[in-house]
Amino acid sequence: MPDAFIEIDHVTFGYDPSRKILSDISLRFERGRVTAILGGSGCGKTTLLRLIGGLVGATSGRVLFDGQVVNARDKEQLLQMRRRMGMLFQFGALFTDLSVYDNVAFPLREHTNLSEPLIRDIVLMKLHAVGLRGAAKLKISEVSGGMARRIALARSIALDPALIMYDEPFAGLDLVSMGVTANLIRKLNDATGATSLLVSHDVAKCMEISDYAVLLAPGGRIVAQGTPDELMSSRDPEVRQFVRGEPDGPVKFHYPARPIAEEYGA
Ligand SMILES: Nc1ncnc2c1ncn2[C@@H]1O[C@H](COP(=O)(O)OP(=O)(O)OP(=O)(O)O)[C@@H](O)[C@H]1O
Repeated sequence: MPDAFIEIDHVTFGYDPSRKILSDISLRFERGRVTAILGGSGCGKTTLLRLIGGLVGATSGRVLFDGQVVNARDKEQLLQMRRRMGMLFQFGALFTDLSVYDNVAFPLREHTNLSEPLIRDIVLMKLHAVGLRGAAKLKISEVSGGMARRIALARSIALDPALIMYDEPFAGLDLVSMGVTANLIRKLNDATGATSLLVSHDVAKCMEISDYAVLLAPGGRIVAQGTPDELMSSRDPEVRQFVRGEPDGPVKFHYPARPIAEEYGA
């Protein structure tokens, strides 16, 4: 059995007890891999990342992080674990009144007792990794959307996380910035020996940089999982519809409705 860094073991979860978002799902995310979590809107991709980060707790089942059960109620344990996680969440805001440098230094100042000269070396190294060492002195209000994403990336790897979770890292980026960000995700994973989870609607970009992909459907049902090649060549109509972006297939374009003739009283 391959070495799972994250294990989702028969997890059920709903924000509201009457509506399950994830229902008895089991998944393993292997160490050192980039895994893409794909699926239509609202099928629970972000929720899965939130469960792994302990931001919400499973109703039943277990989430294991490096062999340890994530317990959303144990604040001390969560703090320890989160130091080993980098989370780049949707709309993960940078501090607009701080410089690029101070944004990346923030987690180091907050979570470590490192001296300022050491923090300086780390910040410059992280900014160098995302190609923005030269932008250290700029204010966030002076940088473009693509640069802001890379700064957030530098900040999320400041503490050398063992797990990096990305939620919609490509949203709102132009094609060039998207390519740069995608390459960085892959490069950072490999250079740091981290494990990466990537939630995105951009199937093509995800397939390019991931080692493995999981496709979810509403209710958190796992439709398919495998290497990008396996998913792209799948004959399952649901998988094909999703990875090829076909407008109609097992997932219908039309929300269920009465026949149109009936609607107009014909
Ligand atoms: N804090 C919350 N409280 C209540 N319901 C929520 C909360 N966050 C998300 N939901 C609901 O849970 C479901 C799954 O949301 P989630 O954000 O995990 O889906 P997703 O697959 O990441 O969607 P998207 O691709 O649109 O970001 C949605 O129906 C959403 O409305």
